[in-house]
Parts: sequence; C-alpha cells; structure tokens
Amino acid sequence: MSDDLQKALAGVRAEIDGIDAELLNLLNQRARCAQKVGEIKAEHGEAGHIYRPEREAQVLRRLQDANPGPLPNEGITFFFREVMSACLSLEQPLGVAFLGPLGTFSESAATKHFGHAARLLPQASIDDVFREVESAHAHYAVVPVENSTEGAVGRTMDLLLGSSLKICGEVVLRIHQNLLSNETDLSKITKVYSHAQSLAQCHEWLNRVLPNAQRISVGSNAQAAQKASEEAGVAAIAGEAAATRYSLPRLAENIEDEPNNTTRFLILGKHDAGPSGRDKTSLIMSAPNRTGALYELLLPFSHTGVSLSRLESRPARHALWEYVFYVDIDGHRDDPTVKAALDELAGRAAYLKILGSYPVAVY
Ligand SMILES: C=C(O[C@@H]1C=C(C(=O)O)C=C[C@H]1O)C(=O)O
Repeated sequence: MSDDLQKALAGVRAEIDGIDAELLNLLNQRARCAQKVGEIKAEHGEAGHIYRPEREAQVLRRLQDANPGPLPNEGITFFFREVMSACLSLEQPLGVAFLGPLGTFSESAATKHFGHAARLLPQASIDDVFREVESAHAHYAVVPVENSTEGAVGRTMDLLLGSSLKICGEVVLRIHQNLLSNETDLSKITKVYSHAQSLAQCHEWLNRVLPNAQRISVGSNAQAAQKASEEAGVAAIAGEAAATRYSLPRLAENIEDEPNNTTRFLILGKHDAGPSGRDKTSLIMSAPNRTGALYELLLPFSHTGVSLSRLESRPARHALWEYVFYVDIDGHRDDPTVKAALDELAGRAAYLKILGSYPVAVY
C-alpha cells in the first residue's frame, strides 16, 4: 500500500472509530431509557406488557421517514429492530414459539420480527406453537397464515377459530426456495423432500428439471434439509436458514415458480396491539345460511367506508356446506369508523370473533 493511501485511509478510519464510540454511548444510553420504561411499566402494574408492537412500528416508520440515506430503509429497519430487541431483552427476554426445527422460514420470520435477542422455541407442529403461548410457556407465537402462491395456511386458520390468542402483529417474508443437496449433479437426485407448501411453490420447476424424482412431503423444510444432509441421492427444497444450519450446498437457487413468492406470518399473544396509526383488524364471521346473507354481512363495511383487504372462506366444521369468513379490514378496532362497522356487524352476524388489531407490517 502506498503512503498516500495509508494516510487517506487512516484519516477516515479514525473518523469511523470516533463515530463508533459515539454510537456505543448512544446505544447504551438508549438501553438505559428502555430499562427506565420497563421500571415505569412495572410500577404501574404493567410488568407483563413490556413488548409494545404498536410503539415499535411507530419507531421504525418514523426512522424510515427521517432516513436521509445513503443507507436503504430496509437496512435501517433491520438495524433498529435488533437495537429494540437487545434493549427489550434487558427487561424481559421474549420466548417466541414457531414451527421448527431451526432452519424453517418461520424461524426467519421470528428473528426478522423479534430480532436475535429473542429466545427461539421451535415446535413440532402449528398446534404446538399455539399451545405454547396458551399455556404461557412462550410469550409470543409466529405462525404462517397465507402465501402469495399457495393461498391460506389451513391449519393456522382453523386454530385461530378456537384459540383464545390475539393477533398483535404481522411479518411479511420474501420466500426464496433452493434445491439443497450434497450431490453435485442433478441427475443423481432421485428423491426431493420438502414441506407440502414448498413442493407446491416449486411444482413447475420440478416438472421441468426433475420430472422423475419422487416428491416426498415432510413436516418442515428444515426436516427435509436434515434428511438431505444424511442420505445419498436426496435433495431438499428449503430456504437459506436451512442451507446454513445443515451446511448443505445449493444445487439450484430461487426455484420458486412465482418470482414474488411471499408469505405472511401472524404474531400471536395474550393481547392484541394498541393503535399505531396504520393498523389492520382481523375477524372471523359467519352468516345465517340463506340467500344474500354474505352480502348483508359486508354492508357494515360499505356503510362506514371501511376497506376490506382480505376475505377468505373456510368450511365451518360443525355443519356440512356451511362456512366461516375470515376478514381483514384497514384500521384499528378503536378507530371510530371501524368501531361503528364492528358494532353494526355484531347485530347481523350469526357468529363474530375479533382476532385482534395490530400494526401493518413494516418492511
Ligand atoms: C421501551 C419500550 O418498550 C419496548 C422497547 C422498545 C424500544 O426499544 O424502543 C419499544 C417498545 C417496546 O417493545 C417502550 O414501550 O417505549
């Protein structure tokens, strides 16, 4: 290295060291403020309510709006989520249940939302994820609810109907699928393991590239990766987290049929969230079984000008050919217009369950 280069670099590096020292002080100052917030909450009998999804969403949105660059908003959001995660864990390390084993997209969603200071509690099934929070073994659950290619995740929808848990947040994750294997040649692959949803998301790619390989669905992508790491002639379809966890090379990348393949996850807890300024409310309703009944259930939303962002039907299990409707609307249940819509709906629906109000995902 030339002397000039050394000198020029030394100047900027000294500047970076100075900024890092300032950042270190500021981060710890921030952590002490968060601790103070924790103490105040405890004094007011709110010790169990340390995590506030609406406040975190507001912090992230404010920082995105104020971000002058050159760092992209995505990077700022990632960094500050980790800062909040670390600050929060000084008060109360959050236990987060999700569909395991480690290496699933649910794990990626859980860390994306709660940061790396959260305690990860992988479960064997979506049912167990719900149970962990219901029985207070975990503070929060992260469950997949819909995929842009494959639609609703039926088990999550069905469990929401009977559960006492509330939705307090949502996470949106871009899903990139990879073919993972220790084999180096596609012609050696005779079996492909993955979760049924992931096999379906790569259906056309498999038809084209591996038409003769047997497709075997297993409980999770991570379980599939584990099998691929142990058996010859086997590949798994899974995400990056599983590739890293099982040290599996990528034989093919981004093999999902739909380039915008995205999954939405819900955060479930004992309470929903307060208003953040940009919120959603999810509910389940059912109509009496007669002509025009669904139309009548939608009237309260048009009367009040509340927008529906999602309407999904599922069989009501107790009766043949009867349905329950899952609805997402814009706004918080405390907003006057949403409140008016819900009051009117309560008078019309045969069954109504408010699953919770929560901040719209911050990306
Ligand atoms: C500090 C608070 O508690 C938690 C930590 C936050 C943070 O570090 O910014 C934000 C919201 C809460 O999850 C708070 O409520 O303000």
